Amino acid sequence: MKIFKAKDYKDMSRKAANIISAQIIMKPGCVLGLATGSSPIGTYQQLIEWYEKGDLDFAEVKSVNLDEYKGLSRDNDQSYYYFMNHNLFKHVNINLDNTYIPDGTAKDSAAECDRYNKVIQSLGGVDLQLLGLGHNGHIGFNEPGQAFEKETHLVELAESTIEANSRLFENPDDVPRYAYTMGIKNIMQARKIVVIISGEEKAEIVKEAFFGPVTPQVPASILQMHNDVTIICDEAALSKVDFI
Ligand SMILES: O=P(O)(O)OC[C@H]1O[C@](O)(CO)[C@@H](O)[C@@H]1O
Repeated sequence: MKIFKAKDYKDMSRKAANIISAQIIMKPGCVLGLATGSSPIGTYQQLIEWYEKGDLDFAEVKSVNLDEYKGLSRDNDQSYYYFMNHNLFKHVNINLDNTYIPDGTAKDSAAECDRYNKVIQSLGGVDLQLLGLGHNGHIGFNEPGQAFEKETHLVELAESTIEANSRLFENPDDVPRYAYTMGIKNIMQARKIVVIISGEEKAEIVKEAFFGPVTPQVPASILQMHNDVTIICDEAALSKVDFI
């Protein structure tokens, strides 16, 4: 596990974008595991900037997203499909046929989870997985207490997650209660993992997840067992860890 201290959100985003760029340059047809939320927006903006300058080419890149709210369609502006399109895909030359996100409108949840696992397999697995960290230690939407060995599944969101994400919805009651998420097993099978974390409100969970015991109560703690994890925190997110 490598931990880098970034000055601030912008510096964190730049460092993460550099690692993703290197991945695309080294393997133009790589499979990127992508995340949503506030954490990766700056990283995507940096990638777009480098693409616009002609320094990056997404023509052969494939992507699989971590998660999607159950019940939201692609054109709902709170869906993660909409987020990815708005924050990255429509700004670069990625082929949308090579981008994958769970289908929030699927009628049969079990079949959708099975389909999504097969998508990941058919792509040959994820080369680089980008992750944010939830306030309660979730990665993707793997909430505290769930088994580490799960693959893509439907999850009932924790109250704290619903509350944290309600900032993005007009009405807190609109936040979906269920979501599809890649499981910890899928995440741990990625060949390389980059975690980006910003802000003082994440400082406590950073300490617990990466310097505490490995436990399903703190899903991100399992990342300590992966052999290629890079964690990029800004100074505020690292403020409770005094030895870095
Ligand atoms: O980056 P944020 O908005 O703090 O969210 C943390 C994590 O929680 C989620 O929103 C739930 O999947 C992730 O997309 C994100 O990485």
